[in-house]
Amino acid sequence: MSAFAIRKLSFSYHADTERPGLFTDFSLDIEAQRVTAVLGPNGSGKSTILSLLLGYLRPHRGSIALFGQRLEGYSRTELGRHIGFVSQSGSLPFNYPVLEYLLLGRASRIALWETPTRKDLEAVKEAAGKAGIEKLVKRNVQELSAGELQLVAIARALAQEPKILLLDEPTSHLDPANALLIFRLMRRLSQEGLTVLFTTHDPLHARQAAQRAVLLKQGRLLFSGDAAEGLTAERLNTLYGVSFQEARIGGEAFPFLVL
Ligand SMILES: Nc1ncnc2c1ncn2[C@@H]1O[C@H](COP(=O)(O)OP(=O)(O)OP(=O)(O)O)[C@@H](O)[C@H]1O
Repeated sequence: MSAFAIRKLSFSYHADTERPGLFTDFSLDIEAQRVTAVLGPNGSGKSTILSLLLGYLRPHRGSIALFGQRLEGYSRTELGRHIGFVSQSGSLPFNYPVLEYLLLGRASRIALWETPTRKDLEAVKEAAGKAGIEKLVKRNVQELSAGELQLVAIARALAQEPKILLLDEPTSHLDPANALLIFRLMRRLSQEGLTVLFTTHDPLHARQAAQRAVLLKQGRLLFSGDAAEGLTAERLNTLYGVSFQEARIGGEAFPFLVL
């Protein structure tokens, strides 16, 4: 079953000019309850796809369905309950305490002027535990390192209790141990029924963490399917125009960049 079904989508940031659009007649299915990695060179359209799936950007032609219903049919609050989003990390404008920042993840479940309930606080605590940031909850967000902030942002999205988790380069600032924690978490969440979609520049991370892979080149789909099938040295050579080789570990092939 598809969590997202993109059909014949066209999108351009420059619709009012003659410049060719980023996506033309683009179709893609994101399988539910799986971890999918989206890869492609800089500027190939990965973040734009996430913005389209979140409803932040609208297709100029074609459609996007979420669990079989067109995205426009969902209210902002409904989308907030369905989809958790972790953007590429950046600095935050306010110096929230981490606990309050995590509670922002509950925004679509707390009515205006209501205070968080015990259930909200429990969801935040559980999310902090999953992302391994319990020791950070008393700190302020502007005091955190880039990697700590990335883990906190993941916890905030989990506190939302979404059905789908979209993550834009979620491990770009993480050390190997924390990256592994997030990969394992993504796998476990998919086993628990969540659909996880993340972008990455690291084919090895994609191969290790994801069951499915989507390869994008200049807004075109080079591959969509099983990660082990898609992330071959040959395809990655075509995708990035540099040389990859495969190393066999435990009977499986993993792609490595050749210097
Ligand atoms: N707000 C915008 N206005 C105009 N053009 C944009 C805008 N955002 C992105 N683009 C362009 O759209 C294309 C796709 O950008 P996008 O950010 O989706 O790529 P990406 O694959 O996520 O790149 P990266 O790996 O560098 O993060 C790029 O050519 C980019 O310059």
